[in-house]
Amino acid sequence: NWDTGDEMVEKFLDAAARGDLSQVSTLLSHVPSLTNQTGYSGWTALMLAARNGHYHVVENLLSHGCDKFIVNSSSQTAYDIAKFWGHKHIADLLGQTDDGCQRVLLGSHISPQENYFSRETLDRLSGKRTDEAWLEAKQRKPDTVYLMFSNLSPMVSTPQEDNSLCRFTYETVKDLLQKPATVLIFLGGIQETPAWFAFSTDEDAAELLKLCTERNCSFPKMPNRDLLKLNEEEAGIVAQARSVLAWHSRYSFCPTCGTSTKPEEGGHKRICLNSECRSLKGVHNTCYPRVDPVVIMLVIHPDGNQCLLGRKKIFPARMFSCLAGFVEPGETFEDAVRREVEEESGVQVGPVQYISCQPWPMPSNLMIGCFAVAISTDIRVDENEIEEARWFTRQQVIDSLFREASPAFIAPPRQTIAHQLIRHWIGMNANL
Ligand SMILES: NC(=O)C1=CN([C@@H]2O[C@H](COP(=O)(O)OP(=O)(O)OC[C@H]3O[C@@H](n4cnc5c(N)ncnc54)[C@H](OP(=O)(O)O)[C@@H]3O)[C@@H](O)[C@H]2O)C=CC1
Ligand SMILES: [Mg+2]
Ligand SMILES: [Mg+2]
Ligand SMILES: [Mg+2]
Ligand SMILES: [Zn+2]
Repeated sequence: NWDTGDEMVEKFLDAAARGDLSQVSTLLSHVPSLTNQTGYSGWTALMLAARNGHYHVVENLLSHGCDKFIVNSSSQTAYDIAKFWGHKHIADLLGQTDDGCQRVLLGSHISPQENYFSRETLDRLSGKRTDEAWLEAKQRKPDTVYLMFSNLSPMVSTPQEDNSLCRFTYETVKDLLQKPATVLIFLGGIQETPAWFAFSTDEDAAELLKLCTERNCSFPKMPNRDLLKLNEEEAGIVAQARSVLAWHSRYSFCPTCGTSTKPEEGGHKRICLNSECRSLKGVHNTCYPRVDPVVIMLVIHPDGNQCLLGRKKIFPARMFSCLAGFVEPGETFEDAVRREVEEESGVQVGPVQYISCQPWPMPSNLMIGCFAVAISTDIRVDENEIEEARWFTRQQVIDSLFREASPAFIAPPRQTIAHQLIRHWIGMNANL
């Protein structure tokens, strides 16, 4: 009977809005299907209780398993509402879960250093790079750690699902260090001891693997996938080591005069062997490891409730991600965001806001993460770079991040800043 049903829902929502805990729980125990019923403008009991600051009602509703990701007709979740009305204890409660949602819902608290690859695990001790005697003495110390790279991949052991870096001692690797093709770089240390080095070698990989005592060792073949399986500390070390070693592998000759170059300063510089070379006078950026700035942006629809995501042909099926592009000379981050978005999607962008950045050692990008607000919405993709671009609603994005059942698209993995930007946006109450 519809009338009774409607009346019951109204009574239930009213009790939640007034904070009448005993009526809410009585109604729920008789009619559990009331839990996620909505009333005016798509408000659930949870939203009404959150709006009016009724902590115990919120707690009770959550314990009955009500869905906190439902959005009302203005695309607000109960969390958005609690936060907007200043009920911080309720927002905290709604953000609390053991399923990893907390960081998402409290998205505005995600700090830049939370991006994968961005942890500064070691003190770089850059002042020691020019102290050759100190470096040499450190190299021979028994507690010094060596990481081995072949073809720009570090040797890792894979005890379970995750990868962990294989660590070598001087005794084990000293012969390899003598080979002419080996490049050694000083990474830094933890409170000066032990010191950490990384080196690349072109010796036979199968032979190298025999040097390790760990089980299931390998040099991963797909850095884009396999390097994402390290813990945060080791990922931070690899971000530095891989970029610098990749630079050495590509810059054997002086870009100014073509003469051979050699590593200096613990591998953080290369100098030209031609004493007449211009690169030896003044500041020359051919001498130092390169970092390529790339802007990556979540473009938000002018209505505040949709975001623009694109897919490249090489992406796994149904995956969509943030647009990105290299910063060009003489360009600000903001201009690069506007140019790349327009080039790739035809959408025009107004305000741009920096959010956080991520070193991306494939081989040496620095991803500059931004939000950007669109001022036009028609999409016209550049088919060379992007296969498809689309506006996705907040609800579609929430479904993709948190719900298993057939979402509209698949989000990039959590280790990417693209994923973090998308989560960060979901955690904001942009339309309030
Ligand atoms: N961590 C993350 O979340 C993400 C990281 N990324 C990384 O960002 C990088 C850039 O994104 P992408 O969209 O491809 O960039 P762009 O949109 O700028 O397009 C890439 C094209 O730019 C050219 N290019 C290569 N290097 C440079 C450079 N140093 N300066 C200017 N142009 C260059 C290349 O052309 P040509 O073919 O002629 O060499 C390449 O095909 C990718 O390499 C990817 O690894 C991207 C998305 C997500
Ligand atoms: Mg581009
Ligand atoms: Mg691009
Ligand atoms: Mg470009
Ligand atoms: Zn030179």
